[in-house]
Amino acid sequence: MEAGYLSMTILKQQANWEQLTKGAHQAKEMGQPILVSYTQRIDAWDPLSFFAKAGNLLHGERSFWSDSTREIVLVGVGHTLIFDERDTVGENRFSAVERKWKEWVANALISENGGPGTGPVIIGGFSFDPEKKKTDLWKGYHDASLILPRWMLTLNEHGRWLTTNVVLTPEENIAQLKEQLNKEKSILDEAAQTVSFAKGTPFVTKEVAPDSWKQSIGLATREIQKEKLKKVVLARELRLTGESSFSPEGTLASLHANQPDSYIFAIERGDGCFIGASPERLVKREGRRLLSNCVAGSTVRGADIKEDLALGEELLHDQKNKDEHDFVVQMICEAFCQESENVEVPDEPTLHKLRYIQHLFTPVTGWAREGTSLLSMVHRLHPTPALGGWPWSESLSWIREQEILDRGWYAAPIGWLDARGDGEFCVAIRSGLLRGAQASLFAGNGIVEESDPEKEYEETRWKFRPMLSALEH
Ligand SMILES: C=C(O[C@H]1C=CC=C(C(=O)O)[C@@H]1O)C(=O)O
Ligand SMILES: [Mg+2]
Repeated sequence: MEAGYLSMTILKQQANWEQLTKGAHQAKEMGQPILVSYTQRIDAWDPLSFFAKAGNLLHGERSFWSDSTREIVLVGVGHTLIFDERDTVGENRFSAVERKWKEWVANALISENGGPGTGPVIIGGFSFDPEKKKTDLWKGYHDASLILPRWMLTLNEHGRWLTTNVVLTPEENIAQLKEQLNKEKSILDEAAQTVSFAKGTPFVTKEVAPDSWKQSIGLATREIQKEKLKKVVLARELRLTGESSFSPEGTLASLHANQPDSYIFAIERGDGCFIGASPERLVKREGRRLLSNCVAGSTVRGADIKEDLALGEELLHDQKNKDEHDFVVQMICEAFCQESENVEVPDEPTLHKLRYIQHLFTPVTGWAREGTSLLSMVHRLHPTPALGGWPWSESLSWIREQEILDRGWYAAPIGWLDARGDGEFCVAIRSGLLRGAQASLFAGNGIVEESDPEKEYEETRWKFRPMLSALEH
């Protein structure tokens, strides 16, 4: 366990108000603000309805995150603290967020909680490449932006939980705060009722520069032949215009229902909502245990079982896809060997089948060394060659110069971190940014020497399907 994560005070479950009073005393004694976090069991709250209705309380600050097995679902509303890359001097954005988080956690009062994903949890993500020139498309989405929500609903193996996070200052008026919290809680109680989601708005789709994207594939393969690069991931964008505003709530509900083996996320910043269904874990930490998945190399799903099996078999033996996959396995294994012990990785990939696409899949696990944290692993791994390329910095520079789109948070780490240092990040692919009646969807492919522009173009079409069909819901 990381030093700093342990020093917080864990209180036995007790009346919330007592905890606030204790926190106020502590803030006064220490002469500094104190984070107080308490978790209570909540019955029958539906996370999608909660996300939808909580918009009435605090619009623009909602987060939804579910792992691919639905073991942990988190819905954050409002903000108590914001962690971003500002004030970072001489450190990277991942360690800056971690340092600031540990500082708050060190003096926090935290009620004994309901297991994974409860208690104070920061949730959010990072941009793909802080060095890429920014455009207005991603306004509100910083290079690092994780939020400690005011209210967070957690679903885990032990049940459903509501965590309340507040920061108490030495001057805090506790009576007023209690009143305010009670008011908010009663609005959220209403949010617990199940809602049904309206049909999506009709929309027109514009492909952004598909021909120059295909040309860039040719350019990339020539760079690879010249051995300047070995692999590079090139992405393209679809711009959608709706007849009326797109619905983040309905889109999220549709992704959740129709993409069962994917991470489901929605991160709101002001009037924007970045949303998606990603099949790819970047890294998870449970105590000292670290887990990552290599997901790269793709084919379409078959029309029937026979065709599907044949396509899967072909993928498992296809050299071009195996090459795409191997760069990812090598890089992740190397990072794990440096940062952890007892690394385990199977010799051959298996198949990860999603609704519209199947991938080559290799899990990697290890036991974190002293000093290796979840965010230090995110820093170490991002971007893997499933999103960036190989060699690491050459492929990133190439993307920065050649790709015409602003990736923003697409293909970047999105996830959560708790007060113990546990948490999980996936990579934000199969995703789109919704803003009113405008949406941008993103899909990219690993380009290797044998890549063919038309086939790669076809592959991006499979990758757009989850978001396109969710928007049609
Ligand atoms: C970059 C994306 O997918 C990556 C993940 C799995 C398979 C991939 C591929 O086969 O090209 C990509 O590396 C995307 O969906 O936008
Ligand atoms: Mg591919």
